[in-house]
Amino acid sequence: MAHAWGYAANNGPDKWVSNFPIADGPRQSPIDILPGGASYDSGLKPLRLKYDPSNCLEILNNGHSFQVTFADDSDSSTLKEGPISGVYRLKQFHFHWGASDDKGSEHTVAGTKYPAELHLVHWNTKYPSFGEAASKPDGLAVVGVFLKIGDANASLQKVLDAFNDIRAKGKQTSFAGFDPSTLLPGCLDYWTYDGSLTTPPLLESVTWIVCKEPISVSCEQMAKFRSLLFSAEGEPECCMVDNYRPPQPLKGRPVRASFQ
Ligand SMILES: Clc1ccc(Cc2nnn[n-]2)cc1
Ligand SMILES: [Zn+2]
Repeated sequence: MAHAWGYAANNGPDKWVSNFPIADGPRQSPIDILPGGASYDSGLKPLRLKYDPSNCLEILNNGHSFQVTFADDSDSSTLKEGPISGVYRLKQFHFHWGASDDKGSEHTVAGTKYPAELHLVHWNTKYPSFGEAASKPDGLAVVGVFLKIGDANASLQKVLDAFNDIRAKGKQTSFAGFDPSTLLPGCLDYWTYDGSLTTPPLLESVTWIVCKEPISVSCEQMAKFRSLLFSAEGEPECCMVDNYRPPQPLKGRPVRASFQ
């Protein structure tokens, strides 16, 4: 594949295996979550999330999604407990979404697709850096939150209001003082399983924590997501939509539920 990976017919998820053979690996993500197939584990602890808004640095269009990046040089924005051991630091959050409201999430629930999915990416501080952690089987923990069409989301709107400065690939702007816990659902019941990054390099280093309860997003807010571009300034404009990988084979992995 001469050109970089993407989500188009010529470089999308079905093509990634040629440059990233782990795409056919034993613990790939996302998956279709079957609530009836998940086993309740009373040993699973509640998620312990503590985020410091002063760690929020910038917002960036990376050509695949947009991400909000956090200072991760201290334990001030962390994920603890839940299915993990130790302390994981928040590195960034980003989203995946569709061209229309009937698709866009990466994980699905008994085949149901949501219009978008939020990913909060954390790395295990037993390793010296995100880069080191990303290559370890217990290196990363990603909290996934589904977005469902409903009322406008005031917290999400703060993120969308920055989009005019990052419309094209490679654009970034400062983004300070945002508290990502305002993007979490009221109930933090979750499913958890061992998986991978959902974009190349598709590393099998992610403990997935997918919240059962979605957060709301309005149709107008979804239209704002779709106003971003995959393309850089000066290139033919290509709308940033359908930046999601479809569900991958479970290959016998257990999916546990923190709730009954
Ligand atoms: Cl650092 C990084 C690399 C890949 C992705 C893509 C992704 N993997 N799992 N969910 N999203 C997110 C952050
Ligand atoms: Zn993601």
